[in-house]
Amino acid sequence: MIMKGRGRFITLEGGEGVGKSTQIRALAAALRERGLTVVETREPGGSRGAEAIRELLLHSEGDAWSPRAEALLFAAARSDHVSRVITPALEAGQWVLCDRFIDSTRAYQGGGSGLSDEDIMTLHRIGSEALLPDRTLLLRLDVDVAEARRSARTLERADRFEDRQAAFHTKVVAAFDRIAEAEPQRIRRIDADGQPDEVTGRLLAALADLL
Ligand SMILES: Nc1ncnc2c1ncn2[C@@H]1O[C@H](COP(=O)(O)OP(=O)(O)O)[C@@H](O)[C@H]1O
Ligand SMILES: Cc1cn([C@H]2C[C@H](O)[C@@H](COP(=O)(O)OP(=O)(O)O)O2)c(=O)[nH]c1=O
Repeated sequence: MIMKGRGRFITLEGGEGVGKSTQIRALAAALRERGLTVVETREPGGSRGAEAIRELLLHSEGDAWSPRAEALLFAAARSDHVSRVITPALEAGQWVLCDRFIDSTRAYQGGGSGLSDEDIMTLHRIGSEALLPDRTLLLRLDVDVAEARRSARTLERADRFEDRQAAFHTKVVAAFDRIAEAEPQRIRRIDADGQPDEVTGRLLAALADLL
């Protein structure tokens, strides 16, 4: 019997409104055209339990959670998502494309809210056996362009994170850059400006060695 290899785990990261959801869809379509089986998922959420935690995280009133409680909730949601969705798909030889993962916790709860990277990675080890993506694509976009894109989608509910001040988001973006600098093999920085299909082309180029 021919054994199917393990699938690839790819994450998209970046600040709000940089085009992650748009690009996940386009990238999944491009990979399916190459004959791959692709699972599209997102965090927080992606499994039933994790989606329930997502509601608590994103739509509770005001300062409902301290930064530490928040980090634990993200870790709990991720644990359920990894064990019920991500790992089984990878073991079945599928590609998993995930909109946000551990680097978002490192950037938002670490860079933004001040938790140490060591503590965040400890939670990740306990919750998800320290699973890391095979490749992380960090979408980078000028904050003003991202803001303009976001304000164009007026019908959506703003969540607790989008409501935070510009200073918080500046710290998040800086943290993403620091994380990417420290792990150049796993994390590739991608210019998210331009037409969606140009951006998709850049993402595919950054996966070429895995295809
Ligand atoms: N390359 C692009 N150029 C212009 N607008 C874009 C581009 N990619 C996405 N958008 C629009 O910007 C908004 C935010 O994109 P989205 O994919 O939801 O970002 P994210 O998931 O990172 O928050 C959406 O309204 C989307 O249609
Ligand atoms: C996964 C994750 C998300 N977040 C935040 C980032 C986003 O503001 C929010 C997720 O909301 P979402 O609606 O998915 O935002 P976006 O469209 O920008 O991806 O949760 C964290 O703070 N930590 C995390 O670990």
